[in-house]
Amino acid sequence: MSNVTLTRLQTQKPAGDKIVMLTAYEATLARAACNAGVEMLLVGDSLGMVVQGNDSTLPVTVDEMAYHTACVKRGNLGAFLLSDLPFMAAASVDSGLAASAKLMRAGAQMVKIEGGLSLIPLLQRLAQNGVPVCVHMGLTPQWVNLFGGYKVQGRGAEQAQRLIDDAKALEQAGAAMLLLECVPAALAAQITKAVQIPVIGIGAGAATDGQVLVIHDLLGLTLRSRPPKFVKNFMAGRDSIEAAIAAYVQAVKSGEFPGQEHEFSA
Ligand SMILES: Nc1nc(=O)c2c([nH]1)NC[C@@H]1CN(c3ccc(C(=O)N[C@@H](CCC(=O)O)C(=O)O)cc3)CN21
Ligand SMILES: CC(C)C(=O)C(=O)O
Ligand SMILES: [Mg+2]
Repeated sequence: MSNVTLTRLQTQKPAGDKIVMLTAYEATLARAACNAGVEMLLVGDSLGMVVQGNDSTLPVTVDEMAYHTACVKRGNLGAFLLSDLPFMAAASVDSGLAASAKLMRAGAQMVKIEGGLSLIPLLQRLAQNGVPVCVHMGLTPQWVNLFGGYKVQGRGAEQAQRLIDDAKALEQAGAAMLLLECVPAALAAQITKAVQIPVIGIGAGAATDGQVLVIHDLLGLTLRSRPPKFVKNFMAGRDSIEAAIAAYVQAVKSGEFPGQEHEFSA
């Protein structure tokens, strides 16, 4: 299996030991990430932006996710592999099950799905069939057209309480992990305390059980004029991709990344 075992993921939060996750879309960089100490590889639908050059993740298909998952699987050396269900794949329980089956057959060990309470029926069916699920909450990029941009979520008491309640209910329904994107750091800390399952953060402050970044961001590569606030270029001052990824691993493990300059306030 993997260095990060499902047992560890499901039974306990890591004791002071932050989980380090990084996106991967192909074999060679997946191997570099493993060599640098990354514990979990995410085949993110962000590939629609950084690999395909779209301005959102919406064009990505299940077959494309399965193709990149298979590529990453071949380069993987013991990291825990999870893949995103792309836009609309979870629109019905049946389509969510079919898409998850494709990703798991391609090599994923867990699927990540954007959403909230409405995912519970799908979540339960997946768990009953041996598929661990990570629920991606907060800024869910597949909702960009409803949000009106990539904006911080969970600001204001009502929105914050709803995220806390949803996180607890999703844990209760069988979610194996949560991912919080672009929420105030204090809210992410509250949610992380409120559940037993691991919580991974991106733009969610330092208190979550682990961190994730898009590999291109870590390497200082961007198609946009300005990278998101939560991004740090770990390539700066280093002379290899592997050294940059290793610096990210080290910075997450030591608690040095993310810093206050990378987080959002309520
Ligand atoms: N390269 C890359 N990195 C990512 O982290 C990423 C992708 N692509 N594609 C899919 C989504 C889109 N993401 C994004 C994109 C932009 C912001 C952004 O610019 N956010 C503003 C916050 C605005 C506010 O204050 O509400 C920022 O200043 O960081 C955030 C997440 C995260 N994901
Ligand atoms: C940014 C992470 C969390 C993601 O969902 C992706 O890369 O698609
Ligand atoms: Mg994604």
